[in-house]
Order: sequence, then C-alpha cells, then structure tokens
Amino acid sequence: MLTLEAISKVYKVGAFGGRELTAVQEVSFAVGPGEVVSLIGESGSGKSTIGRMVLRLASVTKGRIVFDGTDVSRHTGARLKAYRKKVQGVFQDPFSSYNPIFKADRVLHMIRDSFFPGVSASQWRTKLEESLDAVRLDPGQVLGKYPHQLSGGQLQRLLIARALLLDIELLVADEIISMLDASTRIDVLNLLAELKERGLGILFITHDLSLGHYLSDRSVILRRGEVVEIGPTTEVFANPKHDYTKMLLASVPQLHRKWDMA
Ligand SMILES: Nc1ncnc2c1ncn2[C@@H]1O[C@H](COP(=O)(O)OP(=O)(O)OP(=O)(O)O)[C@@H](O)[C@H]1O
Repeated sequence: MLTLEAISKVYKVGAFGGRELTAVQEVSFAVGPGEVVSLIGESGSGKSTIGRMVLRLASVTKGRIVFDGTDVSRHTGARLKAYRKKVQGVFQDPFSSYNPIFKADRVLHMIRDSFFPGVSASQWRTKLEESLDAVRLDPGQVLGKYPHQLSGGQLQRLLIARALLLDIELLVADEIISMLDASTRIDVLNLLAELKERGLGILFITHDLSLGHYLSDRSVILRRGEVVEIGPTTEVFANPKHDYTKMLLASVPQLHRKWDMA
C-alpha cells in the first residue's frame, strides 16, 4: 500500500535559510493493509518529518512516496486531495487540533464541506454515526460540545473518527497517546488494534519503545534521520542488532526494578 523509497528531507535553516539541515536521509520502508509499523527514535531523529512527508504536509526533498502503485510525492491539487481521502494523520496534542471557540464536532462537518458537499443530510448523519461508533464514542456525549467539555481521550477519538469519515486506508498516528493518561492510553491503543483488524494500515510514530511494542507488526528504528534497524517487532525487541536499539531498549524503565542511583 505505502512504500517509502529512499526519502530525504533537507530543511533550509539559519538566517535567510543559508544553512541546510538534513532531517531525514534516504529512509525506506513499507506499510501494508492491516499492518502497524512503529517508527521509533529519540526526539529530533526525524520521525515527525517522515510522518509529515507521508501526509504531504512537508515537501519531499528526494526519493518517492508510492501509494497503491502511484508516486504521490509531488501530487498537488485534485490528485493530492484524492490522496488525502485515503491517508490521514492524528497528532500528539488533541487540544491544539481544535479551535476553542467552536464546537468540537466542527472538525467533522469540515470534512463534509470539503469532501462530501453533495451528500444528503440523512446520508451524512448515517456516515457520522458509523464513524463515531467505530471509535466507540456516544454521539449524545460528544456532539454539540466545546473542546473544553471533552477529555483528551474523547478529543483524540473524535479526530480518529474524522479520519474514518474519509474511508482512509492509512492512518499516520504521531505520538497520539503521549499526552493521555495511562487508562485512556490503553483505550486508544485498543481502538487502533480494532482498526488494524479491519484492514487499516497504521504508521505509529513514538519515542516510547513500550508503546511501539504493544501494537506493532514491524519496527523501524530511526537515529539522526537514518534507519539503523528494521524488522518484525518481536525480533527487533528480543534480539536488537544495532547498538542504538540496544541502548533505547536498555533505557526503558522496568516496573519491577527500582531506580539504581549507583
Ligand atoms: N520546519 C522545520 N524547519 C527546520 N528544521 C526543522 C523543521 N522541522 C523539524 N526540523 C528539524 O529536523 C530534525 C527532525 O525533527 P522532527 O520533528 O522530525 O524529529 P522527531 O523525531 O519527530 O522529534 P520529536 O519526537 O521531538 O517530535 C530536528 O533537528 C528538527 O529541529
């Protein structure tokens, strides 16, 4: 479904854009239908830049993003809009995705305006109910409410419902549970697992190895913009080959162990 072929991103930085920063260097991997691929790395390793390139929110400096056999990396206009019907993203901070002066479900109605202008009110209502049902939200509890009246978990689910309105094939989930409390995290992770069962491909971006492990079929370990290790998650976690992966795994806190000051 999605294949990244040696994609690179070079940002112009410094005064007047006089310097270049290579944030992502020749990264290649694939995400298939019903597959969860974790993209794991420390802060600044280039994870979000890759997610933003996949979502076509950042331009691709070099390489190709192939989706269902077509290079989408330079799509614009109607072709980009068609791609975005299939590929959507949800990000870390659910609160920043909402305008506090509008009701939260405005994010859903905006999808109708831009993608389904011809759909009748009753057809839209059915579609809305289906997508809220898929993320296990009760319409009565969330529709007509302002963002501050909803929890972080509800807002994050609403954003996933928004993506589902479009019959997406791939979801880019960029640190979507980092800001949620522990019990809501498991809820959202379980929801992603259900969506995976229905055939949705998920690119799960995280700096947290334990979260990366929970859901994913394959893991891509990123360091300073380059892939250092890639493979089935169980193998990468049980038998890490690269020193950087070993270091990341060693730094995961162990619940049964106390912090050793020595
Ligand atoms: N718009 C931008 N302009 C210039 N440099 C950028 C831009 N966005 C990101 N960078 C730089 O690119 C590198 C990779 O950043 P990116 O946000 O992709 O990393 P990340 O792994 O997602 O980090 P985090 O987990 O902290 O979000 C960093 O050095 C960052 O400073």
